[in-house]
Amino acid sequence: MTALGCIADDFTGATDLAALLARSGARVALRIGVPAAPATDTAECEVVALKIRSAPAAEAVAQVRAALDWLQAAGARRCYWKYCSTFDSTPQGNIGPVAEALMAALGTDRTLHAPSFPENGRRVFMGNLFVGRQPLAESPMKDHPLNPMTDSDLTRVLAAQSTLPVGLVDWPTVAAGAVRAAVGPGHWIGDAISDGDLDTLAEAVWDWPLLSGGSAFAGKLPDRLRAAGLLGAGAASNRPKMPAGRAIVLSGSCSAMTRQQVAAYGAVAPAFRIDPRALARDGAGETARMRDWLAAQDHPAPLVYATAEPDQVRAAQAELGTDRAGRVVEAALAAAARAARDAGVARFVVAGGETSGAVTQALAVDRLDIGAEIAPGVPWCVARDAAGPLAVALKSGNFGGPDFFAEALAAAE
Ligand SMILES: Nc1ncnc2c1ncn2[C@@H]1O[C@H](COP(=O)(O)OP(=O)(O)OP(=O)(O)O)[C@@H](O)[C@H]1O
Ligand SMILES: O=C(O)[C@@H](O)C(=O)CO
Repeated sequence: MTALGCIADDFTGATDLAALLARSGARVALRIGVPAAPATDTAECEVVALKIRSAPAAEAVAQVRAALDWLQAAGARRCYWKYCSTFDSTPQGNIGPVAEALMAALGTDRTLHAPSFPENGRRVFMGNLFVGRQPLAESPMKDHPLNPMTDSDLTRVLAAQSTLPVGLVDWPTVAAGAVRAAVGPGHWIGDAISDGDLDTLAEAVWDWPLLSGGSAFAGKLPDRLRAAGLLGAGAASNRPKMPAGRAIVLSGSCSAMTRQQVAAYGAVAPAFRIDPRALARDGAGETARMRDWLAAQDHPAPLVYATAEPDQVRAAQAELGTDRAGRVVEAALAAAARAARDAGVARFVVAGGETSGAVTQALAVDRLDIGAEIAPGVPWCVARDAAGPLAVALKSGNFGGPDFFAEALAAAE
């Protein structure tokens, strides 16, 4: 019986969430998309990974409703709406509309949003999100290819896309432990600059039918659900066994951290750069060139990347349009993943949420079991296809340190 049903707006976000839930020893399963089959063999925490971060609100809401139906059929009475710890969204974005649709479906009039992930440098103070020391709108997120973040004040960002009022549980209120008395109907942004603040928020609202935000806040729920008798005893024994075999690193993230990671790994492993403009001119030819290159590599883990500097991304987008530039890159990286799997590759390290969505769909896996965490929020996950087990590590754009790719490969041994 599932105690906590979670819906994530992208695939790296879903594995991040699953990793933080699994830290508690809870049994966690991750579904890629809404399963077609009714819920059987379910875990106590189920995560449905969607690919809706950039989807129009109506489309996102429809997919989320389907996911909630599946989770409720699995027994879930509580829901967690997971989006990015950098609140990736636009004024037309779907974080607010999805939260409101979930509130209606769950019969509640309120939710608390806590995107903070202090372990990864994301903190909310007085409603403003900081990435490391920088306000969100001055951080590298201002150059995001799909949803550049231009306002650090989350109450404003959320209000622009919501119909219900948006309030703030400010840090003095959190520090005073006065959260429960401060909240009522509507959306609430919860300040949290430390893990302890997230604990305080969770202690006050863990029993609400709908909570929202990043993985770190969700990670505070299993122990409280367990104390209320809603989760079984925690056990570290559910880690899946890593499959042996060759690897590939696929990067479509253009985040500041991924750019460093690609540079570091490209210096020690063979690397193939894909270029959206060349792909748009001759997709079949470029993809064939990439496949030939891959087939010629005898390195245990080559790199294929589209990762580029902001000015190069802007130039490609100006020529092709943002959507098309993203789509041709995603299609090429998906083709690389498929070619690698067909050639027997068993381990896939993927950088970028949209990219991870494209790659996992190309690999046609529908369930991931959550293994060891490589870096905070990035676990190895084990799946199965007709050829046997395979492992994927889906890295959010800004997660991990500069040597993440080599560390992931080492952690797989
Ligand atoms: N050189 C490029 N020019 C234009 N678009 C690109 C280029 N390289 C990658 N892209 C596109 O940019 C988008 C990057 O989004 P993705 O979600 O994969 O990474 P991210 O936003 O850094 O990761 P996360 O969502 O986990 O933070 C993808 O759609 C990708 O196809
Ligand atoms: O919350 C985060 O930062 C990540 O899980 C994510 O969603 C990036 O795609």
